[in-house]
Amino acid sequence: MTASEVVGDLPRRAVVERVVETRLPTRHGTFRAVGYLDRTGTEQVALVYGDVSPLGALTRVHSECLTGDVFGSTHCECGDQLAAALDRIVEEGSGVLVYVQGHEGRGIGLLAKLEAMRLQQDEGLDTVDANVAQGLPVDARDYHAAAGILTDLGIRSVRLLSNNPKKVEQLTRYGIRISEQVPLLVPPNPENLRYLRTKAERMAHLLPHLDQAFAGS
Ligand SMILES: Nc1nc2c(ncn2[C@@H]2O[C@H](COP(=O)(O)OP(=O)(O)OP(=O)(O)O)[C@@H](O)[C@H]2O)c(=O)[nH]1
Ligand SMILES: [Zn+2]
Repeated sequence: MTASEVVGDLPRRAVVERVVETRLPTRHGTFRAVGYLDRTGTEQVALVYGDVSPLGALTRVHSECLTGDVFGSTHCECGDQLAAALDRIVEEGSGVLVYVQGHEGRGIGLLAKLEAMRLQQDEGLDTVDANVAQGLPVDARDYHAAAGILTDLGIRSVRLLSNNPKKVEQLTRYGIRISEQVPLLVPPNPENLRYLRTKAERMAHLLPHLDQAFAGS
């Protein structure tokens, strides 16, 4: 990537192309779905609710997770976070959720994520080492397209619904100012306690609500 392509350094040419917009009624509320193509040719979508402020918009940048978001897997907390984020945005009266395709499995893809889950179940590895054991990065996600979408929507700073400081760093790198990191905590379950503990201990995720759950584990 050349310097002129980095949004945060200089937004000289579009990093995403806005292709389509439509009303999207959901069980959470009625959003505007805005569809994009990013530079890799990947289809992306943002759900926009209400009149979004350019400064301090309540925003969720959600990494795709087929197993959690669609199948309701309890291995991770993605599905619950997705629903909670949409509810929070509707309660707030405005906000945006960018659903990032290409982020599956923290960027390693669906099949490698399934293998990582198998390694956690069968070999006792944690979620970090299960990527490393496959010769893959712990986190391969790129936030260029997500930042480009927010910029296209006229958003300059966000209150980011996330527990992950690295997400804040990455969006900042691409020119999105984070005015506040808003916790997006959902109740843990017996299937994901260890997984969440690893995220807190090895990936610096801010998950203070686990302390109480760990006391009993
Ligand atoms: N490699 C791998 N990816 C996983 C695993 N479990 C969930 N994921 C993926 O992790 C991604 C979500 O990343 P997380 O680290 O859970 O959370 P985050 O999005 O960085 O942080 P928050 O904004 O706080 O939700 C999704 O794309 C999931 O598919 C796993 O065991 N291994
Ligand atoms: Zn998940």
